[in-house]
Amino acid sequence: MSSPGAVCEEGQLSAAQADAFVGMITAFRDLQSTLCLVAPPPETMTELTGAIENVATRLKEFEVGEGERFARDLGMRGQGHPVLIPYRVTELSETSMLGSVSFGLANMGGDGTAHGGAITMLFDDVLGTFVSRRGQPDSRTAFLKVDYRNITPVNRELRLTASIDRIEGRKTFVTGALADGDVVCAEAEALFVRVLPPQP
Ligand SMILES: CCCCCCCC(=O)SCCNC(=O)CCNC(=O)[C@H](O)C(C)(C)COP(=O)(O)OP(=O)(O)OC[C@H]1O[C@@H](n2cnc3c(N)ncnc32)[C@H](O)[C@@H]1OP(=O)(O)O
Repeated sequence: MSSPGAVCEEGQLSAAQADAFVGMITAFRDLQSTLCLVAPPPETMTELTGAIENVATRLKEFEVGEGERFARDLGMRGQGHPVLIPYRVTELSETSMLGSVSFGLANMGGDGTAHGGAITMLFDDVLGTFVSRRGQPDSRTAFLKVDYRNITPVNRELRLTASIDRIEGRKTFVTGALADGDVVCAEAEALFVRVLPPQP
């Protein structure tokens, strides 16, 4: 599980806000993973559904506009968003990035391996964030191709790499890879295009 202290680099939130928010997201992720493991009786599920609904109702008191939402903060690297996969960046240059990631039980497809859609979502987020920082801000994914080379285990620290291969006008071409030791799990190739006003 991610350490709350590892986030908020380059983000807009204070350390206290980030720690508290990531703490809440971490508890939510634990709930998602636990849901994947259990087989409770109906009355228990009904009782717990009410408890979960109460949490959502309480949080709705704090709804804000898009630019003010903590889950959108760029410094959080997936850790501040309930659905994105949290990852850690360990080395960052102008054109390359090295990091690590561990898929949780909530990202599992079957047989202890990560869901292919979760892997694609990770690449979109990692490569998109990398492009926005080191390539061109305000870019969108035009295409994202993923090759699943080997199974991707869950609950295991994996190596994550990304590089900007070239920039042509508004276009940034990037590649990424996910590896378990020497075994390449998946590779990605993507194009991000910088949007022009008044494009949304
Ligand atoms: C910080 C946030 C981190 C999270 C990152 C998450 C990123 C995302 O998930 S974004 C959501 C998913 N993506 C989208 O919704 C994008 C939807 N598509 C669009 O908005 C537009 O099609 C967009 C912006 C990609 C391109 O449209 P537009 O601005 O009209 O560009 P357009 O003039 O057609 O093309 C520009 C260039 O890109 C090329 N291009 C565009 N799409 C493609 C494509 N799919 N394949 C290859 N080349 C393409 C064009 O050929 C053109 O090349 P050139 O300049 O050499 O002639």
